[in-house]
Amino acid sequence: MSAQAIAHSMEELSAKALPASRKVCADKCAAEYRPLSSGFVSTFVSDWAERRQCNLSGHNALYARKQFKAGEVLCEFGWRDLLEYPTYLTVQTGEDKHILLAPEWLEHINHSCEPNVLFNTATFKLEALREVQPGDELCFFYPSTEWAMSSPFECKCCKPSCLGLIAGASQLSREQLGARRLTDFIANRLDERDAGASSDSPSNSNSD
Ligand SMILES: C[S@@+](CC[C@H](N)C(=O)[O-])C[C@H]1O[C@@H](n2cnc3c(N)ncnc32)[C@H](O)[C@@H]1O
Repeated sequence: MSAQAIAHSMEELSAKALPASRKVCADKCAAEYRPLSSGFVSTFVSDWAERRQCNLSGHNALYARKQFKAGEVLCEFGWRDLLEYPTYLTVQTGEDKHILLAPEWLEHINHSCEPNVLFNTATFKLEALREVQPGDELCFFYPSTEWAMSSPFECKCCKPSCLGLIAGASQLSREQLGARRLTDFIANRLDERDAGASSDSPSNSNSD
């Protein structure tokens, strides 16, 4: 189906998808960047994804139009440009390697501390981390790909495990990262960091 824009009313919105708990969250903190209040314009960007743009803030988010099982691939991704430095739009694929995503609309995927997708930068596939239903917002955990973000922000995902300030994996402890899936690049960087930290610790230094 070709891309088409549909204006949704507030009534349609609340009747459609938001469970009561999410509605409270949306009312409390989403107006600034999430297109869940004041209505939104929806654009079908593919047969499985829809971009919603908030009428009030102009911020975008990407929503699923299809069901995906955990582990399923939503799409392959590539890059329009490769930068040596991060921007708020880039995804890190290696040391000094930051891509501007292709297709471009993938950059509307917001961060959540309880993500449902992962940009796997080893395979260049966008993977579902758990079951995704049509109408679910697609979110990834930004520190799963980003070591040191150019534009840290205070997270508004409103999830129970929300970490607050999101600045990249370099700013998070193992405990904070928990069991979240990370790219191979970030997992390796953490191993290097923690190996460096333990060899620096006084208990490991030979003072004899
Ligand atoms: C690549 S953009 C994501 C899409 C963006 N919302 C848009 O309008 O196109 C990344 C920016 O979105 C905002 N953002 C994404 N997830 C967020 C979250 N959970 N809490 C607060 N801001 C978020 C931050 O400003 C971040 O720098």
